[in-house]
Amino acid sequence: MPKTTPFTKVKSGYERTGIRFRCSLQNTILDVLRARPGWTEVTTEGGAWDIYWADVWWMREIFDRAYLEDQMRLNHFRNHFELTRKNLMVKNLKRLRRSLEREAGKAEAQKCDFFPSTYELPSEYHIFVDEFRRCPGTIWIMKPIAKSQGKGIFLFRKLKDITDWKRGVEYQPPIQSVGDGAPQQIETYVVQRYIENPYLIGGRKFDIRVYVLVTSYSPLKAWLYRAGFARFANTRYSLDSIDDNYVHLTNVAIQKTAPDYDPEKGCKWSTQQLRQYLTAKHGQTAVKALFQQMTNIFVLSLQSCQRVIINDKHCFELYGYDILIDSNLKPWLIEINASPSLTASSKEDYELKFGLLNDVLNVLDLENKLSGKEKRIGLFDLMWDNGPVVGAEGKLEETVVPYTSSTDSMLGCVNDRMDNLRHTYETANALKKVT
Ligand SMILES: Nc1ncnc2c1ncn2[C@@H]1O[C@H](COP(=O)(O)OP(=O)(O)OP(=O)(O)O)[C@@H](O)[C@H]1O
Repeated sequence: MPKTTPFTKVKSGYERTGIRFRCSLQNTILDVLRARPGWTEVTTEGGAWDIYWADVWWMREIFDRAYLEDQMRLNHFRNHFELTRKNLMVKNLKRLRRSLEREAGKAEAQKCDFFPSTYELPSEYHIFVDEFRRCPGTIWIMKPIAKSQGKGIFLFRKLKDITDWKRGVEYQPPIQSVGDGAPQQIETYVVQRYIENPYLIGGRKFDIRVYVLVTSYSPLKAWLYRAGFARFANTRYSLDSIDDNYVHLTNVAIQKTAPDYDPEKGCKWSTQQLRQYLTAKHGQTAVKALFQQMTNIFVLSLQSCQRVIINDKHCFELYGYDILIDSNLKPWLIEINASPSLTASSKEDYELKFGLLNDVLNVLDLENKLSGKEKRIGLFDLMWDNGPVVGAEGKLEETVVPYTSSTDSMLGCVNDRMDNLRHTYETANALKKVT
């Protein structure tokens, strides 16, 4: 019998019972942990636990001096920021692209061309200025590396538009930020080529949130969740108003402050609804290729930091990928979040996040119920298991996910605000043909 207790003998062997959990967050994850049959919450500081849904502060301050018993599981890797800090993600991706080019040639390296040209500021300011001058008329987007929810982001066309920022950096002494634990200076930004031709639905820009679970970096083992959602901007897209965040930034935190935002509708579609729409407009082959390219992004980005991340058998990570599709149906990686929002914005959102987190716990299998050979657990598909998993590619677009009520209500969300009625009518008709 395994050493750790308590275990209960069942037909198939031994199942662990009486799992003890701790949780730093007060949102859906706490509900999910509390709903697990037989699991008990540990609230006392220093109390023994089997799984801890910790915040990044705990990882930075406590992890290094914590003694972890074999069975204990934690929801972050120690240096998770290697993939989830905007500047470090790009650094790791650029390194992977260079090494692919060296070892396998240009064509192979081109597989990494899924992130827009990006430079870290102020350290790469001069390289950026060279690139800026090479591409006159291009729009760029400035993003502070340690902030989220669209805070501090702005678009610009002229170098003089960032002189205020530049002046601030020149006169500010380097300060070590607490942030998420990676060393940094407070004013570090990334400047990135703005994707000027996003795919529009109902004249609105959107991005897609996809969940990927990593249970090991060495060897790499990653699971792709079938359900996700698209987040729409509230205002019609135009390049005339590059200062308008409601047009250009699709973060819910920004959009929900729009004067005509409707919290009931929330302007989210499930990935499944998006797939139906795209299939109606472009056909199955094109949409399949799009979702396969997205799988490629997930795998290559994880591989880019595989050697850098401190692998630890106690740790797992649930990533929230933000993907933007352009008008040529090419997916772009915008960002990867280590702490994707688990706070629900509507009933459907709650159901999605509850199911997602419950499936994360099922994959982790603290109860010792699974054989370890499963390729599908709940809505998670094993995407990479020290190599590609046969049949895993493109799963994201294949499954019907019971997320929101109907295709009609999905169209309602965006169409309510559409001015172009002819386009709406054609879209609805096309959808009827495929549903
Ligand atoms: N290169 C880009 N081209 C076009 N749009 C972009 C680009 N980068 C960011 N955006 C838009 O800005 C939004 C915010 O960007 P990003 O996700 O990088 O910032 P954030 O503040 O860290 O957001 P989050 O709250 O998701 O962490 C994106 O959702 C997207 O709509």
